[in-house]
Amino acid sequence: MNENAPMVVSDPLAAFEREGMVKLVAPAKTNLFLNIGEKRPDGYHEATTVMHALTLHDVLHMDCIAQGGGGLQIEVSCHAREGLEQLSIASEDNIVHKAIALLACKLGRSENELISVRIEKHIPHEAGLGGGSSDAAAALVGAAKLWGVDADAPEIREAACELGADVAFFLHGGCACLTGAGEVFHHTLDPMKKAAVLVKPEGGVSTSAAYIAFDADPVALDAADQEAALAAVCAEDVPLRNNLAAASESLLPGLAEMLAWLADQEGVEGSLMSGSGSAAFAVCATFDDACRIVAAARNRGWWARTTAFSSARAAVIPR
Ligand SMILES: C[C@](O)(CO)[C@H](O)COP(=O)(O)OP(=O)(O)OC[C@H]1O[C@@H](n2ccc(N)nc2=O)[C@H](O)[C@@H]1O
Ligand SMILES: Nc1ncnc2c1ncn2[C@@H]1O[C@H](COP(=O)(O)OP(=O)(O)OP(=O)(O)O)[C@@H](O)[C@H]1O
Repeated sequence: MNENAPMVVSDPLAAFEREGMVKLVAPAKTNLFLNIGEKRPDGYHEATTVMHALTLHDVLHMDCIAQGGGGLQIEVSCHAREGLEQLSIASEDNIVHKAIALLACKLGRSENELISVRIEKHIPHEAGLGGGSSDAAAALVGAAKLWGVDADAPEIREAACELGADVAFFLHGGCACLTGAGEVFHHTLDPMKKAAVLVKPEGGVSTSAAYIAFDADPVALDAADQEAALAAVCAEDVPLRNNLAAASESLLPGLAEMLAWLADQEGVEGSLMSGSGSAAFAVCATFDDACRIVAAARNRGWWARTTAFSSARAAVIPR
């Protein structure tokens, strides 16, 4: 090797990282199976779901800087990548901000410090891909690391369950069947080793609006599908079903057309709306099929990209 050759920095941000900073991966998810049931007295609905992590992910950079006073301060900035629309929300409205504050409270932490977080967004929002929930799970893991708290501390899981129905899944990742409101682990499944496509029309669906539309016109799934999801050992055995799809279709004109188009593409082995939408995924026979479908979807003006099913979870990326 030539010792005089210029050093190649593969990650341009690495040059700006301080010693002690933490970098995290926050994967997207999709729901292979989603069966929404009765509305409970706490306002949440019973749900049985099989979630699968995807290789598509956000990246979080977290730092802890000692301060002279003022207790805990949190600063979150969000940077849209890959042509995504900028998420224009205040730092304190970001679920990452809420996650760090909640964990500090649960741990009884009162140091004077600034937790600074920079989120690189690759996961579209209001897409049913769990971007905010995954960022929140990664922020819990990252704050624990910065504070020297054990990654298995019960406060992390407690905080995840309080932040939202999907957050706990991202602490586990891979493929898992969940019950309760979607936060209670039922069992782990062997992940799927297949290429996939994600497609999203213009516009998103608010999760709470989808649940309200569902209550106005509920859809029931077959008991046999529910049993199959609860018994499935491999992700490939799970019946692709989502009884929230009709509700989301009623909220976003063009969504039903996009779902029908995706199901009809050559090389698609199965497809479904993801969570509460508005994105959908298709399991593809080959990566070439996935690339061709992405190109065709983009020609129609939709956001689209290839991805793969993954066994990842929200986690620190080793330096
Ligand atoms: C559609 C899914 O993404 C499927 O994984 C989840 O069910 C939604 O999970 P999430 O985005 O983490 O949702 P949360 O942030 O906890 O809740 C947003 C809103 O969705 C509704 N909600 C959510 C989950 C659930 N089991 N029942 C509900 O009724 C509630 O009105 C809640 O106020
Ligand atoms: N870090 C974050 N990333 C994305 N959205 C966030 C974040 N923090 C707060 N939000 C708010 O939450 C809303 C929905 O977030 P998110 O992208 O997780 O929803 P979703 O795609 O419907 O996912 P889910 O599958 O969990 O329902 C956004 O429109 C935004 O206002």
